Amino acid sequence: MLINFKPILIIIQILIKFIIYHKILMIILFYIILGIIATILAIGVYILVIYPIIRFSEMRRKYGDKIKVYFSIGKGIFNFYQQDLIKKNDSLAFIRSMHHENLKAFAFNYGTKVGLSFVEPEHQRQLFQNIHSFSKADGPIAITFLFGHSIAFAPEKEWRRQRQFLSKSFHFEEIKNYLPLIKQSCEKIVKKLDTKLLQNDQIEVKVVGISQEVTSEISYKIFFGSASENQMKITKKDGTQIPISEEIVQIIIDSFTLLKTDKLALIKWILLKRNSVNYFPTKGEKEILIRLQALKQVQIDVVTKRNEELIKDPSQAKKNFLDQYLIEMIQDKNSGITYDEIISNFAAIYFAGTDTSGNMVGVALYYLSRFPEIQQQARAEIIKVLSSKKEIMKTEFSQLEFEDIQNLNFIHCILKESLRIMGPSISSQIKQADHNIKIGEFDIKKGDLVTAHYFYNHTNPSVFENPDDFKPERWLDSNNLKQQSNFSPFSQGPRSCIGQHLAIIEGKCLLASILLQFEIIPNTSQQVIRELKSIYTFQNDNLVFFKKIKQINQKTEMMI
Ligand code: HEM
Repeated sequence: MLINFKPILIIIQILIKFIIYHKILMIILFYIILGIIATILAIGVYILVIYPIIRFSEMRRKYGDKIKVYFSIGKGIFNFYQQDLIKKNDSLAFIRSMHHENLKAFAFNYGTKVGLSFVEPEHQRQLFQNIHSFSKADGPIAITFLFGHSIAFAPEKEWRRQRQFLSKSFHFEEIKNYLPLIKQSCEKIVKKLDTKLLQNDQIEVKVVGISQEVTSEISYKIFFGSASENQMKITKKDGTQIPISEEIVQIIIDSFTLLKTDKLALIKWILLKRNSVNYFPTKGEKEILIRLQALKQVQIDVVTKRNEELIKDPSQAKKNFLDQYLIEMIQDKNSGITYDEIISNFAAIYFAGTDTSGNMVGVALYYLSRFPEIQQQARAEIIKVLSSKKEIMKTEFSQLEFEDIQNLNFIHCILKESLRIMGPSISSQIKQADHNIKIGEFDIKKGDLVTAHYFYNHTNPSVFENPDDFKPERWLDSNNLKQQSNFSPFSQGPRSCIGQHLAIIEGKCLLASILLQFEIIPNTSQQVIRELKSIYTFQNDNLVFFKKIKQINQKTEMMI
């Protein structure tokens, strides 16, 4: 039998050609992929390493010892903060010990950008005066969603209108109207602590925790007032309910965590920033979006209901931010105010005002426990202010009036010293230059980052003698201009903190209410760790004990 091998040979030939051809294709494909990876790596190395190094060596040549460079791939100066936290229990230890006369700015990198953090007050002033040449960098989704329409993120024209409107409510004289609710919140926490002290001689207290409990309630109430007597609640997946303020904080934390754990979300965010969730949203992004929508809906319902009530009877309007917004909307159809703006400003004011003010009081409580003589002097001041009243119950906190608060001068010095030694905001928010600009002798290129470093100045020994010592009395001399010009815990210029008077009044009231009732004793068993998180604060804040002061009159005699 004759077998025809030809077709078989042809098939084998075709197969071999196919394999060879595809192998070549595979090889070509392999080199293309390799090329792409190498290009991406090269671009990555260039923008993350070579570009910052070139820019820093240029800066060194130009500015010499006027700058100090903090370079670390990706996270820049933030890596230095992290290292000092681990090594020295204080994220800012290296800043405390690096002052020198000529230094004008830190040069730092962050991601693919380089930037300057100014320390010289004159440069900081120029920066704040030109603040609208710089725009705020995008944060994770929750930041844009929650604060996007607020005063904190609005573009210049929009910001001007919002700032003008909100300034009325934050005016010193206007804050008078909020005093009853500020006092109410202070009395509530004192009562809570008092109850705990019925069973114990002394109790361990979280200095920042209890202060933030009070400032959180105040921020909520000044905004929503009686529109929602009890805090609005969000129902979680497991059926439990939490206040909206807690959910705001939690979503922000979760959306930062998402960028660390979800690589696709991170890459999309780097490339597309605020638009990243609009393309191929990941499971994590979808979950956060659903929570953000739910949070918004709860607030929209309350705002809509209140708006309907006020349309029917505007005379019902109370002194709170929500009613002020709605009345303006009702009376001026061209006001430009929207529900989105109202809700966004609640989130911004809540977020900007709660942790910061609570931390200021927490730091004060910690230092008052360490320095009993300062504590006594502060207590004596309150008792003296209250004693000038005619009422029989003269040393009751409830007697404190707005005018008395202005007379609590030493307590004001304590708060200023707390903001100096460990203020919650160590620098202004990092911003990006919209065009080339000069700040003093420094050339800023379009796209560069800028910030003002307050903490460097607050701990500068040539301005504040023995800067690591807690000395409220340094603030008694209001003519010390060098101190004043180097002190900016609330920032400066047109975009400085709108809530600064409110923060000081909250702080004075809370300290007064606590000092009248409790002796503050240090908890020496707890290690003090100062960490830079979203604010500069204590890592573990159970740093004091409270002990009830038994006899107020006895105390008066003892103190004055
Ligand atoms: C001790 C307490 C506080 C500190 C240290 C503090 C600090 C600051 C700083 C440094 C800025 C400027 C941020 C930037 O660089 O852009 C700022 C802005 C702001 N703060 Fe405060 N703050 C405090 C309390 C408050 C309170 C109680 C509120 C409101 C209830 C508030 C609301 C705001 C708002 C809305 C802005 C943005 C202003 C604008 O962009 O025009 N802050 N704060």
